[in-house]
Amino acid sequence: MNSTATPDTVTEPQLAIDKTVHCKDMAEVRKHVDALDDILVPLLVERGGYMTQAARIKPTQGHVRDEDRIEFIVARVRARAAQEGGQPDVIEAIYRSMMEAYIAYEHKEFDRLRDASTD
Ligand SMILES: C=C(O[C@@H]1C=C(C(=O)O)C=C[C@H]1O)C(=O)O
Repeated sequence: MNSTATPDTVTEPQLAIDKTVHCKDMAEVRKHVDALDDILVPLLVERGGYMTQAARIKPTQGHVRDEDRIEFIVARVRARAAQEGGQPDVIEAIYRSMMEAYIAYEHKEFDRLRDASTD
């Protein structure tokens, strides 16, 4: 520590561009984006599985959308994005849109699970 109580080594977050491999053309950029999507999609599918579980556990359709939980997630992922050297506003937009899609899916899953149980 120095006299102003600032840590001697302040670790700045790595910038998004510093996480990438330098590309010479768009084909290379797209190859890397496709490779990342191959990681992201299975994770999003797995996340969707928890929406099915939420649909099973929640007592009514009125419980599917939970505004407090949405705002908690947004605050959490914004902080995480900043920590990673990313853009909190971009991550927030992605998350809000993703959660809307999952809420619609959860509504459908809620009905599907209950319809099936009356067969
Ligand atoms: C899964 C839930 O249901 C909804 C879906 C959310 C999500 O995609 O993370 C968040 C809040 C809810 O409106 C939940 O309540 O946690």
